[in-house]
Formats: sequence, structure tokens, C-alpha cells
Amino acid sequence: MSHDYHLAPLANPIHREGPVVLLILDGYGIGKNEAKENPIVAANPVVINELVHQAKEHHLYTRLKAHGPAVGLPSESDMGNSEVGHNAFGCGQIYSQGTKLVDESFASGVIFRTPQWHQVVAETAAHNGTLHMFGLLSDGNIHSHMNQIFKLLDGAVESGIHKIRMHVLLDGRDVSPTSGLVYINQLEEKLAKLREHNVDARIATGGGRMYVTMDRYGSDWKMVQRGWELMVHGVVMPEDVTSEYSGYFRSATEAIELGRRLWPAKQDQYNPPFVVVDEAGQPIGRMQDGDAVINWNFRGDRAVQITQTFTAPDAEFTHFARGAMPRLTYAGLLEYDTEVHIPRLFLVPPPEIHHTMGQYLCASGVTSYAVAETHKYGHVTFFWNGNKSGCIDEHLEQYDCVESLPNAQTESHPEMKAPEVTDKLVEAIRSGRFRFVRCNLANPDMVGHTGNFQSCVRAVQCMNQCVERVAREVEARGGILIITADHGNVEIKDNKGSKTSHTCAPVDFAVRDFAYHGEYTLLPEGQPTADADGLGAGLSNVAATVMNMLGFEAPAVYRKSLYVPAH
Ligand SMILES: O=C(O)[C@H](O)COP(=O)(O)O
Ligand SMILES: [Mn+2]
Ligand SMILES: [Mn+2]
Repeated sequence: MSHDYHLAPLANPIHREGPVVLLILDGYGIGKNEAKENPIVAANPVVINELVHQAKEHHLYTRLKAHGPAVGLPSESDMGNSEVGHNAFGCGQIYSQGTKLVDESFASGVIFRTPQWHQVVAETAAHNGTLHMFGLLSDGNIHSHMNQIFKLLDGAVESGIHKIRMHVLLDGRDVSPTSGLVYINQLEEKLAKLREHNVDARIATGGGRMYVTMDRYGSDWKMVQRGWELMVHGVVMPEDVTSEYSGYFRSATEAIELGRRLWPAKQDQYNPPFVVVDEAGQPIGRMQDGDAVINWNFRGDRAVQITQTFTAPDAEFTHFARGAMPRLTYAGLLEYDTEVHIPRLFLVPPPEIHHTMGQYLCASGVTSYAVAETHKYGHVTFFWNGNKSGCIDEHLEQYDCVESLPNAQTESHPEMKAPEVTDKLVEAIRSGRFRFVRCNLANPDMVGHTGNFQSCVRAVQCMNQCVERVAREVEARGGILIITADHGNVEIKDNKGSKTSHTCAPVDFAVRDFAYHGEYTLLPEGQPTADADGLGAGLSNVAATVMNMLGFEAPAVYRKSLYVPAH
């Protein structure tokens, strides 16, 4: 039987003139009350603080868990991230996320019994080819994990593959900013062991993830081109070659150490690209007809473009000239886009997210609006809608995207495009056309990833101005404003720039209802929710809560609402 998406009305619904506006301050976690380590405290965002204060006074405040099992990740030590956070907001449930599904597939051995795995192995063997593997080299567990990379290597060797080339993207964004060599050393050790068993396994190319390969939402295809040239053609693009930095080295370590000496302030995420060459100066990992390629990242947003580059036919690929295309078998660790099916070949099926809030609201005739800048546009649309792009119902929904500045300008322009996103948001609220409005402001996260304390302070000050404008408009319309976040990031930094990653911090959930007459409160902080899993209030409890505010019963499959009617 098909699922009924009509929401039942709440027994005593509240009625508000204006919309319910959910403002996600991306990466704005709750940290220590210390100005020297918390840019939020240093910035003193009086409007946001006052909003939180008022919400607490009216019992319209709680804290939400935004990491670990509360968002479908394997353990309490897993920090939250935008994908799992926005999935949880948008679907009101907790699904086992990609990394967990991959771990489970390794544990059961299923991954190596799939026809897809056999295809990769068979194609490589049939052409006496090389298996190339690439992706983010760290244990950040947001896009990839070292343990999974090692298990793939073991599986390949057990399946009889005898030549492997690794193309590594240094992280420094989900792990500490210059930890790259730690992971390189671990990998080199592993590859040396494989070589002892007559497997020709080596690191062939590399570069920083935010300079090479891992673009998202089409914001900078040049990054993807750099990665393509490195991995496929064994070429460092001319703009990255100087008299001091040739781009071609005998090992990854040699390349990284030279980069560190030349640019001591550069973080791994921006590490210059390099190609490893043999004694004759020839790249050791250029891709050839009959080779196979595995992308070991499990998260989709930053894996889609490089995957398209590997797999799209000429007629469909317009982003740059790919040059001679070897015939390759390409597989993703996961399917990165479940709608367009990118890639066709993948080793572990991704989470299938059903019953999203958008499906229910559309079926119930609720109008909604979503806006963000490019860096986060897919978060508030694609991830929000259970990894589906586009509107669910174009008559009821409008999604807007404000074009981001290039990544490299985030640190020097910490306001990013927040003022422009706020313009759109305010306009949407003012239009009176939408009952539910959601917006992601990217700054606390994107600037947080630079690690620059002063930029973070400016980002938070900018957030404060944006929130002030939004609050004024929501007040004028007689609506409800909710401030929350998808995970922590900006709330802990230092003056050395050594903290660039997300955190396991909880986040605020603060409601400012401009026509409030005490009709409801929120379940107080620390109080168990009505959910059987005992996980406590988390991001996945937001959807049911918002549905109640919009005057509907939440679906039975959802985690429970935090909305507590007064009577
Ligand atoms: O991809 C990134 O930028 C980081 O690895 C994670 O950040 P996000 O989860 O906030 O997008
Ligand atoms: Mn985020
Ligand atoms: Mn982030």
C-alpha cells in the first residue's frame, strides 16, 4: 500500500499570521563560555544571545544532539556534519548513514561478494590492468575513513589484484589542518606490507581536497579538472608548477615536505598537487585502457563531480576538455546520487531515506521556501529532501540559491554571501507566500573550516546582523523564528589556526514566537523524549516539532515532537 502523506490536524493548533522560519546557522555549536577559545563569545552576538535568552525564559528552548548515533553515525566519537544533519532535519528520523552501512558491509563481508565488486576485479584481471583507488585520506569519517581504505586494499589483494595505485587527497578540514603526513605514513606502511607480498602498490598522485577534486554543487570545476589531470593523465597543471615546486616527485612525502617548506602557512586542504614519478621521470600511476577505479569516499556531495568526469559521455560533459579518455571501469564506494544514479557501479547501497518532511508538507498543501548560498544549497534542498534534488511540488515550493564566492575567499570575506541570502529570505517572508521557510547560513561552518579565529569572529558578527534582520521581518509578519544548527564547528578555535574541523557539540534550538500566548512550551533540556531509543533530543526531533507548530500531528514514523501543548 502506498504511504499516505496527508498530515492530520493537531487537536488544538496554534494559528499564526506569519510563517514558521527555521534558520540553520551551519556549524554554530554550543561551546565553552571563554572568549579566547570561542569565537562566538568573542563576537558577542547580542541579537542571537537575546533570542536564546528569551527562548529560555519562555521554556521555548532546548539543546539538540547533532553528532554520533543521534544522526545515524557509528559512535559517540563521530562529529556531526551537514549531510547527516540536514538529512535528520528533513526526514525526522534516524537512518544509518553511509559510513555505518559501509562498516557493516565490511563486517559481514557482503561488499566483497557483490557482483559490482566482482566486476571491478574481473575487468582489471581481464586486461591485466591496474586498480586505482582515490579519495580523502583521513579518519575524519565525514567523507571517508582510513579503516575502510585499508579494508578495500586487503579485499583487492585477496581478490588477486596485483597492481594498485593510490591517488590521495589530503584532508586538514575534518581532521587537524597539517596532519596529512600522519595518514600518508600509515598508508605507506600498509602499502610496503603489500609489496612484501608481491603486490605492486604505491601512492601515485595527491593534493589538497579543497584545491584538487572535491568540489561540490558545481562551485569550482577547476578543482575537479586538477584532480582529473593528475589521476588520469599524470599531469600537474602548469599554474601549479614553479621553479621551486616542480609538481613531480619520487614520493608523496617528498612532495608534501617541500610544500611545507615553501608555504609553511598552507593547510593540507590546499596542498599543491603532485605526481609521483619513476627514475625515468614517468608518472607511476597514469590510467590506461582496462584499468579500474574505485572512489573510496562514501559521501556524495563532493564525489559527484569527479564521478561525472569519469563516467559522463562526451556529449554530456561540458565542464572542461578531458583529453584522451582511457577505457576504465569506475565504481563508487556508495551511490552518490540516487536519483540520477551516479555512478552506475557502486559497492554499497546508500541509505534510502523515506517519508521526508517535504513529502508530508506538500501532500498537505503547505507552501514552503528554501534558500542558501551555493556551498550549502544542496544541504537545504538535496540533503533536506532525503538526497533528492529539485522541488517535490513546484506549485507549493520555491528554492533559491545565491552564488557563492570562490572557496579561497572564505577566510578574507567571512561575511560570504550571507547578506544576499538574508535579502532573499526576508523577501520570501515578506511575500506572505510561504508557511514554512528554511534557510542555511553557511558562514559559521565555512569560515570555521579555515581555523582563522578573527575571521570566525567576523562571521558570527555577520550572523548576528542577519538574524536581526530576519527576526524583525518575522515579527512584522507575526510568525515564528527558530534558530538552530546542524553541528558544531565555529565554537572552538585557537589563535594558531589549529582547529578546522567540526565538533561533537550540541546545538541550540531556540524558538521566538512573536504571537506567543503560552499555548505550548518545549520539552526541557535533558528531559527524555518520548522516543523508545533513549537517545534524547536531537536534530531528528525537529521535523515533528515544526509540523506541530504548523498545526499538524506528526507522522507516527517520526521521532517525537518537542512541542508540549499547555493543556
Ligand atoms: O565537505 C566539507 O566541507 C567538510 O568535510 C564537511 O563540512 P559540511 O558537513 O559542513 O559540509
Ligand atoms: Mn554543516
Ligand atoms: Mn562543514
